Amino acid sequence: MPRFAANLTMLFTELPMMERFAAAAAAGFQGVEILFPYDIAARDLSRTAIAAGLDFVLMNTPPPNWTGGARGFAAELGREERFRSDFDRALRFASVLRPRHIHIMAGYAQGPEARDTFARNLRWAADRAPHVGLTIEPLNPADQPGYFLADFDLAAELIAEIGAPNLGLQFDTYHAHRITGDAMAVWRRHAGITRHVQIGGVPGRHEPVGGTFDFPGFFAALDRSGYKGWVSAEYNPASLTAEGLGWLPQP
Ligand SMILES: O=C(O)C(=O)[C@@H](O)CO
Ligand SMILES: [Mg+2]
Repeated sequence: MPRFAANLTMLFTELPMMERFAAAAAAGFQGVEILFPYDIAARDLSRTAIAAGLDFVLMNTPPPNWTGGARGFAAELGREERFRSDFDRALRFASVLRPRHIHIMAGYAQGPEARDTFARNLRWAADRAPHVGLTIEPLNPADQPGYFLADFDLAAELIAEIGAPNLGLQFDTYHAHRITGDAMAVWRRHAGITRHVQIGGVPGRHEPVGGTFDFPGFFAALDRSGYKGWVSAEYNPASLTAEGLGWLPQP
């Protein structure tokens, strides 16, 4: 069975952020991720994760917080300086939090110039932080209109083209389903380059149960594929988080 992490930006939001760690550990998660941890001192987050016995699995490049700001700038021509200073800020956080991955967010741009800019910035970031795992994640255009990376094949093409050992795919069942209608087919096609998995129910983004996707079958497929990464629960709980955790296999 894979190792499961709780996305504390979306789960346990009934509690203040610092109390979500202990709640996640008590529920049986072994790790946590926070999309934009920049509002809180990295040292405090790190201490709290360690005290709860949790690994810190993933964070995103800025924007500064979940409620405000664009989802990154990496594909935006003319915003290279902003991208680079944001990335360095993420690295400063990461030097304390030690996440397994930093998700580099593409931002809002289209066309060949955006593709070139994204590739250039990814190459720069992979060279700048060769010991940090970096991911890119296609987001569905209904939720993120205009977001550059909305295509798994394009993500795979970029990862192959850049060829950096520390750059891989972030596969999210919810986005894969919304983009293609067949998340399992996306997984089969791109399992080999996937470094981080996020799960959310399809077609809604609630608990990973029922719906049109076989989650237990997917977890078994992850094991068969030799996937060694984390599986993070990234969804909007239908009611209180703890009440919807029947899907979470207990170690
Ligand atoms: O929306 C998602 O899915 C994510 O994983 C976020 O990192 C995007 O902001
Ligand atoms: Mg995701």
